[in-house]
This record gives sequence, structure tokens and C-alpha cells, in this order.
Amino acid sequence: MDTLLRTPNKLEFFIPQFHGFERLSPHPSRVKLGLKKRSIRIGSTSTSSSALLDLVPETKKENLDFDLPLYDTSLNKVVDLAIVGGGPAGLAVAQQVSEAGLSVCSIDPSPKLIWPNNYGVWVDEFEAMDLLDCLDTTWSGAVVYINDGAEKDLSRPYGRVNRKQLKSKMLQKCITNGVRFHQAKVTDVVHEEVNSTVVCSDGVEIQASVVLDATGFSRCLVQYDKPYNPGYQVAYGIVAEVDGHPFDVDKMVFMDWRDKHLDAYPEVKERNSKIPTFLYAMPFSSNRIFLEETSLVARPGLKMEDIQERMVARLKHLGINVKRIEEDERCVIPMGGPLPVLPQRVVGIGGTAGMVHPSTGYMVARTLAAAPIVANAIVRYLGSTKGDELSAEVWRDLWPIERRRQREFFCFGMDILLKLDLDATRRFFDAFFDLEPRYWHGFLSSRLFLPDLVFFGLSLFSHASNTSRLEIMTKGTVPLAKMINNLVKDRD
Ligand SMILES: CC(C)=CCC/C(C)=C/C=C/C(C)=C/C=C/C(C)=C/C=C/C=C(C)/C=C/C=C(C)/C=C/C=C(\C)CCC=C(C)C
Repeated sequence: MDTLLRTPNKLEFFIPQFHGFERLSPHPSRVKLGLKKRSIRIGSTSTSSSALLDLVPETKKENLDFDLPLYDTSLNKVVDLAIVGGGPAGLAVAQQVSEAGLSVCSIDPSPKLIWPNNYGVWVDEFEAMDLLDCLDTTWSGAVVYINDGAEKDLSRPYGRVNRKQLKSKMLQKCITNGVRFHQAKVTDVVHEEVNSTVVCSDGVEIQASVVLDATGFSRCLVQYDKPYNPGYQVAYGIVAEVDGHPFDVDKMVFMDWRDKHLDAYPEVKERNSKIPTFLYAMPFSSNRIFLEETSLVARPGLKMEDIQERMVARLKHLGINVKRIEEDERCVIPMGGPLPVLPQRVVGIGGTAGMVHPSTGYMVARTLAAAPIVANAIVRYLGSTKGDELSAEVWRDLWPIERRRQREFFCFGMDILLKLDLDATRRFFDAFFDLEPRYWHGFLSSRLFLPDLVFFGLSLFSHASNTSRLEIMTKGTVPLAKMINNLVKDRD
């Protein structure tokens, strides 16, 4: 992770390791903005929001206390695998490929830095990967507020990822397996028939049989050949010490679509009714809570100031008085859009490989689950093939036809979400969370494939109110035709 000055007033942007390390694209990934105190006005009415943002602390960069074995540049050794980006995806692959006895070099500008951002996952997803010890808080269920007086209890346990523990665990395993680390950015990659050379910002060149791009949305090595037109999830969040809050500490708040807090601010209310935001909250105790105002998906993405404005009004309405902010985060997540060129010489995983769930913006669990697929493919094919052929095999395993079809459906879902205003969104999620758990769990955790997704779609349709059905039909016809067209074109 590296610091990058971009904006005229020299605000410090730095890209989370998990998502990237190179130059920010015009639409960066989950980008965290360092200390910035900004006065927010709600509509024409000034509020105490500037006071809230004044509580944002200086950004702390916390490093793990590890002695990382470094790649010896003097040896000029060709490694089996060079991984660019030391986020969860990169480290998970590093760990698993090195376990099989292959030589791995992990390249990242800040290899010891603890990943920023508060990631939430469904507990069953982490349980399936034997990662329960990497959750620091769990809730027995979640709640969705559709509107005042209409809420859904979701009896599916949820957890917050313990970033420090997850990274420590992975780094420890990498070290034990002999992974070497090189602290730098990557600026280029040059391919020859058999090997590739990764060029680093410090002038070091590392030769490898396979290069894996795990840099998130910066997409610096993986190539795309279609226009990039994603939707954007935008969120502003704080971990805060508060006087109190109205939420049950046994449940996380998955989505709160209520908008009473905007009654006094007609302008903001009007904007919210067209492109709505919801509150996502993880209450750790009665006086410590993570609060994140989130735009699920919009194109173009909502402005961060707009989101903060809505959040401040919401907290005020909920009577949440923030005493101290431990950390804040600003997230911009591209969703959907085209897949990278398949196949291509550099292999990818995570955001760079199109693995964000296009309908939800979630990625951590899906990426971690894909790491063994990529690792196994590299280990399996390295003995028998090389160069372009080897990379093609890895891409095939990462994006088999059924996963590509699944993603098409998720993009279809995103295209509908993009067109829903607040009322339609409420009706849509009212039906969605009434589905049988296997459907909504499976949809959110990418466990449903095309045949099941058709039944899922029909079931959603049958649970929807008449108004919502009409909305799905009118707003979904063009995206449905687009999906069918893409499915027909993409046949293996
Ligand atoms: C970084 C951090 C920390 C953060 C970030 C931010 C946040 C907080 C975020 C959050 C998020 C969330 C919570 C999300 C969630 C999401 C969801 C729930 C989603 C869902 C979605 C769904 C969908 C899209 C669905 C779809 C469906 C459909 C498309 C259907 C259709 C149907 C029809 C058309 C009928 C017929 C059918 C057939 C196809 C057959």
C-alpha cells in the first residue's frame, strides 16, 4: 500500500492493500481517505456534522511485528510464482502454493501493514474455510429495516473480520512455507515464452514462471478490452464510541432503509428518494458501534459528502451522540462491468479479476474461497505446461462457464438495482428477504448457479408485490435481454 497525492488540496489517498497498490484509477476501489475534517451542511440547514467529523482521528498506519524473509535480489532466481499485491487474496494464494513446495515471491509496497476497512461476512462462509478464529465479533443474526414498522429478522449469524488476526495467520504460514517478500510497487511486466519479468519501482526485476495480479481494482497488470462501465458502491463509515444507540447488540443491522431522519431536510430527502442510501451497523456493545452509510449501487457513484450528510442526519435522528471516533473509512467499490480478457498471460484474483459480487459489492469470502482454486491450478499445471498455456488453464479454473453465467445473472440483478428508487428498493428487498433462506443465502454467497438462479428469480417474482413485479418487469426487460444475449454469446 502506498501513499499517493492526487487531489489539488493534497488530500492523502491510499489504496487498501487488498484492493490495490498502484495508481488510483479515476474510480478507485475502496479508498480510504486520511484525516480530513470537513464541515457538512444538511440541505440549507447547518448541523453539528462538522463537529462529528472533527472527531475523526489522525490516520494510524499499524504494522504487524513480523520479520519477513526478503527476496534475495542478488541471486537472480526465477521463482515459480510472483504475486503482486499482499492483500488477503494474494497472501492466501502465496500460502497455498508455497505449501505445495513451490517458490513464491510476494511483492507489495507495505507488506506488514494491517489492512484497512471493516469487512463483514456471514459466519457460515468463514466457517466453511476454517477461519472462525479470524472473526473478532459475531452476531447471532441480522436485521433489515425496510421502513418504519417493517423489519425483517435474518437468522443468519454475521461476523466482523479480524484483519490483524487474518493477516498474521496468513503471513505466519507464508513465512513457514518459505515465501519471500519484496517491498515495492510493480510498474510493469514483460513476458517471454516461458518466464515473465516483473519490474518493480525500485528497479528490481523478478523473474517468475507465473505472475498473479492480486492488486484489487487498480487493474495495473491484468488487461481489459471492453469499456469499463461498472456501478459504484460508495460508503462512509466510522467506528465510534457513543453515549448509546437504539440497536440490539445481538444483531447487526444489515440494511436500514428508513428515511424519517430526512423529514427536516426536504432537499436531501428528495435526493435520497431517487438514489437511496441505507445504514449498515455493527454494534459491538451499548456504547461502541461501527456505523456505515452506504449507497448500494449507483452509476455514477454518489458523492462522499452526500453520504456523510445523510449519515449525520440519521445519527442525529437516532439520538446517537458520538463521543469519539476510533477510525473512519471511505469506500468506493466498482461493481459489475466486464470481466478481464480471458485468458491472458498474467493471472488474477479478487477485484482485478472481476470477483466483486456485482449485486452486493461483497468480495472477501468469495475471493478467499477462490484462492485454493487458483493455487491448485498453478500447482497442477506448472509441471506440465508453461507460458500462455499455463495461464490459460488457471483462468479456465477461475472463471469456468458456470461462474461466468452466474456473474451475468448478478450483473442483471445490479442493472435492476440501479434503476430502483427508494420505494421500489424497499419493495424489492421486502420480497428478497422473504425468500427461502437457501435462495437469499445462496444468492448473497455466490452459491447459486444458473439453473437455481432461474428458480431464485421466479421465486423472488412470486414473493414480490404486484407493484414490485411490475417494476421488475419494466426495469428488468432490457437487462434481461442483455443477459440472455451475453449468455448466448459466451458458450464454452
Ligand atoms: C468496505 C466496507 C467495510 C464496506 C462497504 C460498504 C457496505 C457496508 C456494504 C454493504 C452492502 C450490503 C449490505 C449489501 C447487500 C446487498 C444485497 C442484499 C443485495 C441483494 C441483491 C438482490 C438482487 C439483485 C436480486 C436480483 C433478482 C432478480 C434479477 C430477479 C429477477 C426476476 C425476474 C425477472 C422474474 C423472472 C425470472 C427469471 C430470470 C426466470
